[in-house]
Amino acid sequence: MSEEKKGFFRRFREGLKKSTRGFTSAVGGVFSRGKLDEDSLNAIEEALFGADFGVETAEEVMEAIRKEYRKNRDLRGKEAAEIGARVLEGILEGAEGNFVPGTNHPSVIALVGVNGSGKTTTSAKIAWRFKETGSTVLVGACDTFRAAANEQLKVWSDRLDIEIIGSHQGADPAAVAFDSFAAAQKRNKDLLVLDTAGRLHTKSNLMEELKKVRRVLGKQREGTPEERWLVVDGSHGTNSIQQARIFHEAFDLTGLVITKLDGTSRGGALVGIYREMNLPIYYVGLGEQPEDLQPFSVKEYCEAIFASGEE
Ligand SMILES: Nc1nc2c(ncn2[C@@H]2O[C@H](COP(=O)(O)OP(=O)(O)OP(=O)(O)O)[C@@H](O)[C@H]2O)c(=O)[nH]1
Repeated sequence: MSEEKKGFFRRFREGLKKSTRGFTSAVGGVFSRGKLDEDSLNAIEEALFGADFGVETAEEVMEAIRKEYRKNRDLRGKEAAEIGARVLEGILEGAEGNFVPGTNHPSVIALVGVNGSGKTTTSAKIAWRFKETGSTVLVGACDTFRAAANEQLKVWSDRLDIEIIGSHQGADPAAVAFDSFAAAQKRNKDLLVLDTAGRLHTKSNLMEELKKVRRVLGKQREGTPEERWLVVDGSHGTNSIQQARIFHEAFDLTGLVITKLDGTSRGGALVGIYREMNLPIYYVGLGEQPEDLQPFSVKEYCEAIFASGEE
C-alpha cells in the first residue's frame, strides 16, 4: 500500500475513533474477546441501538450475527465484528460518492444546509483539496446572512491560497452566485464551490432563496449547479433526517457531506441518513484541518465502526 494511502486510512480511523468509541466501549471490547455468549450478544445489541444506526440497521446486523451464532456456538467476537462490518457494507452499497470536476469549466458544487453544519469550512476544504491536486478553483461566498462567513472564507483563502468572490452582509445570495459563476467562467476555472446561508435576514424563506440561486445559475448555464450537496452535522444524529428532506424537496439534492464525525459517539447516524436519502456521500469531516475532510469510504467506515476497540 502506498504511503499516501496508508496516511489516508490512518486519518480516517483516527477521526472516526471518537465516533466509534461510544460504540466499542459499550460492548466492553466484546468483539476483541474470545467466544461469544448470550450476555455478549446482548451487549452488542445494546451498543448497536445506542450508536444511532437506526432500528432497521441495528436489527439487520444483529440478525446476521445471531444467525451465525446459532450455527456456530464457538463464534468469536472478532468473527462477529467481521459479520457486522459486512452487513453494514451491504447496507451502504452505493453510498460512496466520487467527484471529479468535469470538462465544462467550471463544474459547480453548491453546498447547502442548516447554520453551523459546516458549509463554510467545507467549501474551503473542498477548494483546497482540488487546488492541491492541480485543479483551478474559485469559492463564492453566498452566505450573506452571517457577516463572519465571508470573513471566515477570507481567512481560509489567505491561509490556503484559495481564490474567493467575497460578498457583504445582506447582499442577495443569488447575485453573488451569479457573479461567482461569471468570474469562474471568465477565469476558466475547473471548479466553483458555492457556500450558502443556513439562515436569512429577511422573512423570505431560505428554501425560496436557494431555489432562486438555482434559477439564476440555471439561466447562465442549463443545469447549473450540477452538484447540490447537503452538508449535515453528523453529531446531530438521526434528527438531521427531517431537515434533509426539506432541503431535498427545495433543492433536489445530488449528494451529501457529513461533518463532525470526529466529535461524536453518534457516527452511526450516517447510515440512517443514507438509508433515508439514498444519495451518495461525497465527503466526511473528521476534524477541523483542511486535510480532515476525506472522501467517504464505505469499507473504511464499516471497518472503523467494528474495529472492536483495538487501538
Ligand atoms: N470537529 C469538527 N469540526 C468541524 C467539522 N466541520 C466543521 N467544523 C466546525 O464547525 C463549526 C461550524 O462550521 P461552519 O463552516 O462555520 O458552518 P456553516 O454551516 O457555514 O454555518 P453558517 O454560516 O452559520 O450557516 C466551525 O467551528 C468548524 O470549524 C468537522 O468535520 N469536525
